[in-house]
Amino acid sequence: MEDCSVDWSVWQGEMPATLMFIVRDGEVLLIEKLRGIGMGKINGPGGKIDPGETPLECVIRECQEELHITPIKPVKMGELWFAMSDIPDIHCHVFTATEFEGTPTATEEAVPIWTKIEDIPWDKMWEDDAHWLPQMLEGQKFLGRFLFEGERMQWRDVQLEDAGVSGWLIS
Ligand SMILES: COc1nc(N)nc2c1ncn2[C@H]1C[C@H](O)[C@@H](COP(=O)(O)OP(=O)(O)OP(=O)(O)O)O1
Repeated sequence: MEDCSVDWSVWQGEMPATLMFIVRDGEVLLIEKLRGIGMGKINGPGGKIDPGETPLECVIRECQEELHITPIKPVKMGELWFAMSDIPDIHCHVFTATEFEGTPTATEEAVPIWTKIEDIPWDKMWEDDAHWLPQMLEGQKFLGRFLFEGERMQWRDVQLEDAGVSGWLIS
Protein backbone atom coordinates (compact mmCIF):
# COMPACT_ATOMS: atom_id res chain seq x y z
CA MET A 1 0.00 0.00 0.00
CA GLU A 2 1.44 3.36 -1.08
CA ASP A 3 1.74 6.41 1.20
CA CYS A 4 -1.31 8.64 1.05
CA SER A 5 -0.90 12.00 -0.70
CA VAL A 6 -4.23 13.34 0.64
CA ASP A 7 -4.42 15.74 3.60
CA TRP A 8 -7.55 14.26 5.14
CA SER A 9 -7.65 16.96 7.85
CA VAL A 10 -8.86 19.48 5.23
CA TRP A 11 -10.49 17.08 2.77
CA GLN A 12 -14.03 17.83 1.62
CA GLY A 13 -15.68 15.63 -0.99
CA GLU A 14 -17.10 17.68 -3.86
CA MET A 15 -19.74 15.06 -4.68
CA PRO A 16 -22.07 14.05 -1.81
CA ALA A 17 -23.69 10.64 -2.31
CA THR A 18 -25.43 7.79 -0.50
CA LEU A 19 -25.63 4.00 -0.38
CA MET A 20 -28.27 1.71 1.16
CA PHE A 21 -27.90 -1.91 2.24
CA ILE A 22 -31.19 -3.59 3.17
CA VAL A 23 -30.63 -6.75 5.19
CA ARG A 24 -33.23 -9.46 5.79
CA ASP A 25 -33.02 -13.14 6.78
CA GLY A 26 -29.27 -13.41 6.20
CA GLU A 27 -29.47 -11.74 2.80
CA VAL A 28 -28.56 -8.27 1.58
CA LEU A 29 -30.28 -6.44 -1.27
CA LEU A 30 -27.63 -5.49 -3.83
CA ILE A 31 -28.01 -4.07 -7.33
CA GLU A 32 -26.34 -4.45 -10.67
CA LYS A 33 -25.78 -0.82 -11.55
CA LEU A 34 -26.89 -0.04 -15.08
CA ARG A 35 -25.72 3.57 -15.28
CA GLY A 36 -23.79 6.30 -13.50
CA ILE A 37 -20.53 5.95 -11.59
CA GLY A 38 -19.63 2.27 -11.22
CA MET A 39 -21.90 1.18 -14.06
CA GLY A 40 -21.69 -2.63 -14.42
CA LYS A 41 -20.58 -3.16 -10.84
CA ILE A 42 -22.56 -4.71 -8.00
CA ASN A 43 -23.28 -2.21 -5.22
CA GLY A 44 -26.06 -1.09 -2.93
CA PRO A 45 -28.73 1.26 -4.30
CA GLY A 46 -27.88 4.93 -3.93
CA GLY A 47 -26.63 7.93 -5.80
CA LYS A 48 -25.73 11.58 -5.72
CA ILE A 49 -27.37 13.92 -3.21
CA ASP A 50 -29.42 16.66 -4.90
CA PRO A 51 -28.96 20.31 -3.83
CA GLY A 52 -30.97 21.00 -0.67
CA GLU A 53 -31.50 17.31 0.04
CA THR A 54 -30.33 15.55 3.23
CA PRO A 55 -28.47 12.23 2.99
CA LEU A 56 -31.51 10.45 4.46
CA GLU A 57 -33.88 12.05 1.94
CA CYS A 58 -31.48 11.12 -0.87
CA VAL A 59 -31.10 7.46 0.08
CA ILE A 60 -34.87 7.02 0.30
CA ARG A 61 -35.40 8.75 -3.08
CA GLU A 62 -32.67 6.70 -4.75
CA CYS A 63 -34.20 3.41 -3.50
CA GLN A 64 -37.58 4.54 -4.83
CA GLU A 65 -36.12 5.52 -8.21
CA GLU A 66 -33.77 2.57 -8.66
CA LEU A 67 -35.82 -0.29 -7.17
CA HIS A 68 -39.35 1.07 -6.49
CA ILE A 69 -38.98 0.41 -2.77
CA THR A 70 -39.05 2.66 0.30
CA PRO A 71 -36.71 1.70 3.14
CA ILE A 72 -38.24 2.09 6.60
CA LYS A 73 -36.26 3.70 9.43
CA PRO A 74 -32.85 3.78 7.71
CA VAL A 75 -29.90 3.97 10.09
CA LYS A 76 -26.70 5.77 9.13
CA MET A 77 -23.82 3.35 9.65
CA GLY A 78 -20.87 5.00 8.00
CA GLU A 79 -19.15 7.55 5.85
CA LEU A 80 -16.93 6.77 2.88
CA TRP A 81 -14.44 9.39 1.77
CA PHE A 82 -13.17 8.67 -1.73
CA ALA A 83 -10.26 10.73 -3.08
CA MET A 84 -10.55 10.02 -6.81
CA SER A 85 -8.17 10.66 -9.70
CA ASP A 86 -10.50 11.10 -12.66
CA ILE A 87 -13.80 12.27 -11.17
CA PRO A 88 -14.61 14.62 -8.26
CA ASP A 89 -13.97 13.27 -4.76
CA ILE A 90 -17.03 11.51 -3.31
CA HIS A 91 -18.39 11.89 0.23
CA CYS A 92 -20.77 8.96 0.66
CA HIS A 93 -23.19 8.33 3.53
CA VAL A 94 -23.97 4.64 4.07
CA PHE A 95 -27.25 3.43 5.54
CA THR A 96 -28.81 0.11 6.49
CA ALA A 97 -32.44 -0.89 6.99
CA THR A 98 -34.19 -4.14 7.83
CA GLU A 99 -37.64 -3.22 6.54
CA PHE A 100 -39.00 -1.66 3.39
CA GLU A 101 -42.25 -1.09 1.50
CA GLY A 102 -42.77 -2.28 -2.05
CA THR A 103 -41.28 -5.02 -4.19
CA PRO A 104 -37.70 -4.68 -5.45
CA THR A 105 -38.16 -4.16 -9.19
CA ALA A 106 -35.68 -3.84 -12.04
CA THR A 107 -35.57 -0.37 -13.57
CA GLU A 108 -33.45 1.33 -16.22
CA GLU A 109 -31.01 2.20 -13.42
CA ALA A 110 -30.61 -1.06 -11.52
CA VAL A 111 -31.37 -4.78 -11.28
CA PRO A 112 -32.11 -6.00 -7.73
CA ILE A 113 -30.14 -9.01 -6.47
CA TRP A 114 -30.90 -10.59 -3.09
CA THR A 115 -27.56 -12.11 -2.04
CA LYS A 116 -26.68 -14.38 0.88
CA ILE A 117 -24.15 -12.50 2.99
CA GLU A 118 -21.63 -15.32 2.60
CA ASP A 119 -22.05 -15.14 -1.21
CA ILE A 120 -21.41 -11.41 -1.71
CA PRO A 121 -19.58 -11.15 -5.08
CA TRP A 122 -16.57 -9.10 -4.00
CA ASP A 123 -14.87 -9.49 -7.40
CA LYS A 124 -17.76 -7.61 -9.07
CA MET A 125 -17.80 -4.75 -6.56
CA TRP A 126 -15.67 -1.68 -5.83
CA GLU A 127 -12.38 -2.69 -4.19
CA ASP A 128 -13.05 -0.74 -1.01
CA ASP A 129 -16.20 -2.69 -0.15
CA ALA A 130 -14.35 -5.70 1.29
CA HIS A 131 -12.78 -3.42 3.90
CA TRP A 132 -15.95 -2.05 5.53
CA LEU A 133 -19.07 -3.90 4.33
CA PRO A 134 -18.45 -7.12 6.35
CA GLN A 135 -17.92 -5.06 9.51
CA MET A 136 -21.03 -2.96 8.83
CA LEU A 137 -23.16 -6.05 8.24
CA GLU A 138 -22.04 -7.22 11.70
CA GLY A 139 -23.43 -3.96 13.10
CA GLN A 140 -20.30 -1.83 13.39
CA LYS A 141 -20.33 1.85 12.42
CA PHE A 142 -17.33 3.14 10.51
CA LEU A 143 -15.40 5.83 8.66
CA GLY A 144 -13.58 4.58 5.57
CA ARG A 145 -11.09 6.76 3.70
CA PHE A 146 -9.77 5.60 0.35
CA LEU A 147 -7.47 6.87 -2.38
CA PHE A 148 -8.30 5.63 -5.88
CA GLU A 149 -6.36 5.85 -9.15
CA GLY A 150 -9.08 5.21 -11.71
CA GLU A 151 -10.89 2.15 -10.37
CA ARG A 152 -7.85 0.81 -8.45
CA MET A 153 -7.59 1.40 -4.72
CA GLN A 154 -4.16 2.79 -3.78
CA TRP A 155 -4.58 3.45 -0.06
CA ARG A 156 -7.14 2.75 2.65
CA ASP A 157 -7.90 3.48 6.27
CA VAL A 158 -11.01 2.21 8.06
CA GLN A 159 -11.90 3.19 11.61
CA LEU A 160 -14.68 1.44 13.46
CA GLU A 161 -17.26 2.42 16.05
CA ASP A 162 -16.53 5.58 18.15
CA ALA A 163 -13.18 6.22 16.44
CA GLY A 164 -14.95 6.26 13.09
CA VAL A 165 -18.18 8.03 14.04
CA SER A 166 -16.27 10.88 15.71
CA GLY A 167 -14.70 11.63 12.31
CA TRP A 168 -17.95 11.88 10.34
CA LEU A 169 -18.45 15.25 8.62
CA ILE A 170 -22.25 14.95 9.08
CA SER A 171 -23.70 13.10 12.09
C1 LIG B 1 -14.86 4.55 -5.37
O1 LIG B 1 -15.48 3.49 -4.73
C2 LIG B 1 -16.81 3.36 -4.53
N1 LIG B 1 -17.18 2.34 -3.74
C3 LIG B 1 -18.50 2.14 -3.47
N2 LIG B 1 -18.85 1.10 -2.66
N3 LIG B 1 -19.49 2.91 -3.97
C4 LIG B 1 -19.12 3.93 -4.74
C5 LIG B 1 -17.79 4.21 -5.07
N4 LIG B 1 -17.78 5.31 -5.87
C6 LIG B 1 -19.04 5.68 -6.02
N5 LIG B 1 -19.87 4.85 -5.33
C7 LIG B 1 -21.32 4.92 -5.25
C8 LIG B 1 -21.85 6.08 -4.49
C9 LIG B 1 -23.18 6.32 -5.16
O2 LIG B 1 -24.17 5.45 -4.60
C10 LIG B 1 -22.93 5.90 -6.59
C11 LIG B 1 -22.60 7.05 -7.51
O3 LIG B 1 -23.71 7.80 -7.80
P1 LIG B 1 -24.47 7.70 -9.23
O4 LIG B 1 -23.54 8.05 -10.31
O5 LIG B 1 -25.15 6.39 -9.33
O6 LIG B 1 -25.50 8.82 -8.96
P2 LIG B 1 -26.96 8.98 -9.56
O7 LIG B 1 -27.48 10.23 -8.92
O8 LIG B 1 -27.78 7.75 -9.35
O9 LIG B 1 -26.62 9.18 -11.05
P3 LIG B 1 -27.51 9.30 -12.36
O10 LIG B 1 -28.97 9.35 -11.94
O11 LIG B 1 -27.02 10.55 -13.01
O12 LIG B 1 -27.20 8.07 -13.18
O13 LIG B 1 -21.81 5.05 -6.57
